[in-house]
Amino acid sequence: MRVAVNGAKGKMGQTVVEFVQNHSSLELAAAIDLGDDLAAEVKNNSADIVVDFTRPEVRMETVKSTLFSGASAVVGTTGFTPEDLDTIKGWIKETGKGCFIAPNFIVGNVLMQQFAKQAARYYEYAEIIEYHHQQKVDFPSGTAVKTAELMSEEREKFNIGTNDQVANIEGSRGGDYKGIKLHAVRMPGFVASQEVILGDSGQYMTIRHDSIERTSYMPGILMASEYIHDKAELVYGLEHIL
Ligand SMILES: NC(=O)C1=CN([C@@H]2O[C@H](COP(=O)(O)OP(=O)(O)OC[C@H]3O[C@@H](n4cnc5c(N)ncnc54)[C@H](O)[C@@H]3O)[C@@H](O)[C@H]2O)C=CC1
Ligand SMILES: O=C(O)C1=N[C@H](C(=O)O)C[C@H](O)C1
Repeated sequence: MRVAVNGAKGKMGQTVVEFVQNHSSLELAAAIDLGDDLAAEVKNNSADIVVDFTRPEVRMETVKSTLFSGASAVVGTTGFTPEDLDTIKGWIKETGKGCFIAPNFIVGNVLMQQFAKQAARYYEYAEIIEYHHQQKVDFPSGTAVKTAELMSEEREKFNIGTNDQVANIEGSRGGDYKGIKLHAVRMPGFVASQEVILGDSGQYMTIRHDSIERTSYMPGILMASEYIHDKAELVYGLEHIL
């Protein structure tokens, strides 16, 4: 499978390039970054797949350019909205090429998300704390948002009983998604970690996953690439192929 990497000079992109170069069933078709012509690189190098780890603000133009250039898209870049996904479904119908988007490509992290979803049925209180390196541009993480979305499928509203009345410092309770509080820690030393804390009368439970090297994402990226390369469909979340 011929793989073009978009965002190839980035933290994730460099890791993907090295992974592709060392994998027996993959060929590096192109290493693309800011200022390069994605469509031309895809066509001139006969890329089957574009693996994208760029920036949230260019996520849609990247997917469109990939699909209309004749390649399938495997996208790790965060920030996709439900409206984005509806638009992408239309592009897939037009091009016959597939798109696989995952807020997190680590199987262990996706299991954490699923565990939190299951637990959400039984706990009325929940907060998510995500921890990333200081260079991360977006907050909270796409993983935290996806986790909150999954948990909210099991319970309409969380933290109804909290008594937040006096804000000594505005914003101290973090972000809010249907009552779930979300907190983003940015600190050198972290790659990507997340805790989901669920509580109820007399107890709390913490579900945590830590990524300490970006190689942890590679098996999931390979799984997604092998799945989507010959399918004209949209997949949002690695859990759908586990
Ligand atoms: N889904 C997942 O499992 C993961 C997702 N991510 C997400 O991937 C994205 C990238 O993360 P990092 O690699 O840490 O960022 P980074 O900033 O290290 O790398 C981004 C790269 O994209 C390039 N770039 C920016 N605009 C571009 C454009 N228009 N065309 C081509 N290249 C462009 C930059 O020059 C840079 O080399 C972020 O949204 C992050 O949240 C990161 C890790 C895992
Ligand atoms: O920017 C990162 O590093 C990561 N971003 C993704 C996210 O926003 O969820 C995935 C992982 O947390 C690493």
